[in-house]
Amino acid sequence: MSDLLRLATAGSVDDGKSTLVGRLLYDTKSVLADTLDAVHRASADRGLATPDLSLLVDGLRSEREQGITIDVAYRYFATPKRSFVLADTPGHVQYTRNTVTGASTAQLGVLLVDARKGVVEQTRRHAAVLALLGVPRLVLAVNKIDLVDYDEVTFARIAKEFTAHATALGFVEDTVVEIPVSALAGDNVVERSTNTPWYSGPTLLEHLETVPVDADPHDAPFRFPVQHVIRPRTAEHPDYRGYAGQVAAGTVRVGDAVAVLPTGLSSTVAGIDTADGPLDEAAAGQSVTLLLEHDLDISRGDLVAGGEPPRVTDEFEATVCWLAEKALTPGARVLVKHGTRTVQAIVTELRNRFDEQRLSSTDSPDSLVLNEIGQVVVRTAEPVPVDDYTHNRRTGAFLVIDAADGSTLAAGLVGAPLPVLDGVDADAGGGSSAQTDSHALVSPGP
Ligand SMILES: Nc1nc2c(ncn2[C@@H]2O[C@H](COP(=O)(O)OP(=O)(O)OP(=O)(O)O)[C@@H](O)[C@H]2O)c(=O)[nH]1
Repeated sequence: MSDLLRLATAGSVDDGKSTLVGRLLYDTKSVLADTLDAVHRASADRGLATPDLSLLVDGLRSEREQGITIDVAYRYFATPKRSFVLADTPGHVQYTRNTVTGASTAQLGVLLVDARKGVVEQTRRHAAVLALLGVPRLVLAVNKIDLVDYDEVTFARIAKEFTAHATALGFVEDTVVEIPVSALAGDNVVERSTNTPWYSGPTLLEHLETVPVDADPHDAPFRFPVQHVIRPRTAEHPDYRGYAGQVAAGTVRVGDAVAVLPTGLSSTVAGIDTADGPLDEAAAGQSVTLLLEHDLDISRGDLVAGGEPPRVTDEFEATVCWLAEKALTPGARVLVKHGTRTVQAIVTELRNRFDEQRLSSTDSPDSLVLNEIGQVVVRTAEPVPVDDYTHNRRTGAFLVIDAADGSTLAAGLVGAPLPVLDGVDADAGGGSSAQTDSHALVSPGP
């Protein structure tokens, strides 16, 4: 069993996400004593009888929100069974953008609903975005169960409705779990609750500790976007030339054959340097400097790749999640940021627009507006090495940037990982064709 799980949370404003994350940190004793003292003091100052655990999360968040474009905080906590990296995304208006950013590497998504409201529009949208991003597993935390008097019938109704929606999106049955919780009171978050005797499933933490973890990015082919070329030209090292960057996917060892893209030149890894000394091997997430045997013409933005190489192309299909106030129309001139390379591009075609409420799509729409998801064709001014998102969630993703002001317009996924869902009735839980078509979306990939 893997000892690390990457998870992302999503919920509408006030569903209790901060309280739930705070409760997880608190009950797993992942909070420093001085932070906890501050929370106790602030809660007492506000006249609260119990500590407001959302302060553990929101207290930090307000500082981060100022002037930061894409706002995702990664929190780390651990139990004796497993470590967790939680992408914590605020639930305000820009929810889709934050969800996309936070969830693109997650192995499990925790969606929250308020038990009084049940499955709402944003729940459906979040589930669709998580499916699109290839997040293989979902938990629906039916929160504030205390406010519906721990009612079994209410929980069962919400769970049934959510399962139907998730199934229509292509999630297979045992990858979706619903849990009745009260983040405020602590019911079924870490400790099993005596208030829900009718619930026999795991608590949220028990589930997180035992759920199978699907393919790790370390298993994918090696991908290394070059951030800087290091050429000190000192008397001591007159010939040193290293390529600095972060391993985006896979693993590299000294002696491995690699290709440099888009040029297609090939070489062999002669060394892996770090600030702490040389390594024999480096894996996804590590920042290193690669040394190659041949003196090649490599610059920032190039990709060093091992294994099955990515395709080098100046035109590709993609699914985009549009994140800007101004609409996307065919012919839009934009910048595409992929790895460490930014290129000029045109969105030549809008193929369709996905309606995640009705699980249907519209062909050849005139535009995509804020938070809409659709398939497009992108033509770049120069060839770029791209992986399909379904094969590599890291190197298959890109950002669309406004050429005029540098703001983020969209998150893009190379390939067309959007299910063909036309004709599926969301309430009916989806037809078999939709399940087959979209199944690839939620498979763990290579
Ligand atoms: N009764 C009850 N109240 C809860 C529960 N969970 C959260 N709340 C309350 O609901 C309100 C919203 O909780 P937050 O944790 O701030 O909600 P949020 O979803 O994180 O909101 P944002 O961070 O603003 O997106 C607060 O007043 C919480 O105390 C619960 O399980 N039961």
